[in-house]
Amino acid sequence: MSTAIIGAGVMGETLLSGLVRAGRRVDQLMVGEKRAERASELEERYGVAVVSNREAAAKADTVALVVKPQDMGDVLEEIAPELRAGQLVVSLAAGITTSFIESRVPDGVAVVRVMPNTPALVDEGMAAISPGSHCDESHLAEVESLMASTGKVLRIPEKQMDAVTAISGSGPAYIFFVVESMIEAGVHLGLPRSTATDLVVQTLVGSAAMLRETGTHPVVLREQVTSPSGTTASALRELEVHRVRAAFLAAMEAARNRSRELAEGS
Ligand SMILES: NC(=O)C1=CN([C@@H]2O[C@H](COP(=O)(O)OP(=O)(O)OC[C@H]3O[C@@H](n4cnc5c(N)ncnc54)[C@H](OP(=O)(O)O)[C@@H]3O)[C@@H](O)[C@H]2O)C=CC1
Ligand SMILES: O=C(O)[C@@H]1CCC=N1
Repeated sequence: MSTAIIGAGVMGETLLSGLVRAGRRVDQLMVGEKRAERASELEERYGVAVVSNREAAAKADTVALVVKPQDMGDVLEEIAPELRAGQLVVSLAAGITTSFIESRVPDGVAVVRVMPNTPALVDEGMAAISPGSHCDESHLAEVESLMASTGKVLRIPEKQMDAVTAISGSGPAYIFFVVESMIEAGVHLGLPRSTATDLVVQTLVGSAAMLRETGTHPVVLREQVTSPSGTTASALRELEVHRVRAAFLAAMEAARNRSRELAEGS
C-alpha cells in the first residue's frame, strides 16, 4: 500500500519519519511539498520521492493531508481531479471536518480525520481518529496502523475532535510552557540553568511514568507529594490563588473554540 504525504512541515515530517522508522518501504512513500528547498531537504534526509500534489494523489492508495487548515480548500481543489473511488484520504488538520473533505472529493473516496501530536517524533504520540461517512473497518484499520507506528491511537466520534485537538493536539505546547516556567523559576531561585533544566525534565519524565505505569489517579499522586504543612502545600496554595486551574480550563476552551472556527475557514 503506497502512502502520500501532502504538506511536509512539522507534522508532515513527523508522520513521514515515523513511517520510515516503522519500516515502511521508502519506495511506497511519496511527498507533495510546494517549496523546492524543503523538497530537496526531505529527499536527502529520507530518500523519499517528492512529487507534485497531483501526482501524489494520482499514485497513492492513501493520501495524508498535512497542510494548514486554511490551505485545505485549495489543496483539495487541486487534487480532486486525480482522486478515484477506493482511495483513502486522511486529514491531520485541526478543525477540518470529514464532510468538508467528502464534499470536495469524488464519490467512493473514503475519508478519515486524525488529530495527532508532536511526541510522535519519539514514538510517544497520541492520535485520535474518526471515520467519515464512507469508511469501513479496513479504512480505520489502515489509519490505525499508520498512526500506531508513532504512538497510541484512539477511535473517537468526530463530534469530540475539537475538544481532542484542544487537549492532546495542542497539549504538548502547554506542557512545554509549564516546563519552561519551572526552569525560569529555578533560575530565579539561584540554580544554574543547566541544573534547573535537568531537574525539571527528569521530574516531568518521572511523573509521566508514574501516571502511566501505576494508573493511579493524579489527585492521589499529588497528595503523596504534599506533606502536612510542607513546601508543596505552600506552592499549591499559590497556584490556586493565581487561578492556574481556571486558566487551564479557559485555555483549552479557547483552543476548542479556535478549532471550531478553523472549520469555518477563518
Ligand atoms: N504542529 C502540530 O503540533 C500539529 C499540527 N496539526 C495539523 O497539521 C497541519 C500542518 O501543521 P504544521 O505541520 O504545524 O504546519 P507547517 O506550516 O509546519 O506545515 C504545513 C506544510 O504544508 C506546506 N504546504 C502549504 N500549502 C501546500 C500545498 N498547496 N501543497 C503542498 N504543501 C503545502 C507548507 O509549505 P510552506 O511552508 O512552503 O507554506 C508547510 O511545509 C495543520 O493542519 C495542523 O492543524 C495537527 C496536530 C498537531
Ligand atoms: O496549533 C495548531 O493549530 C495545531 C493543531 C494542534 C496543534 N497544533
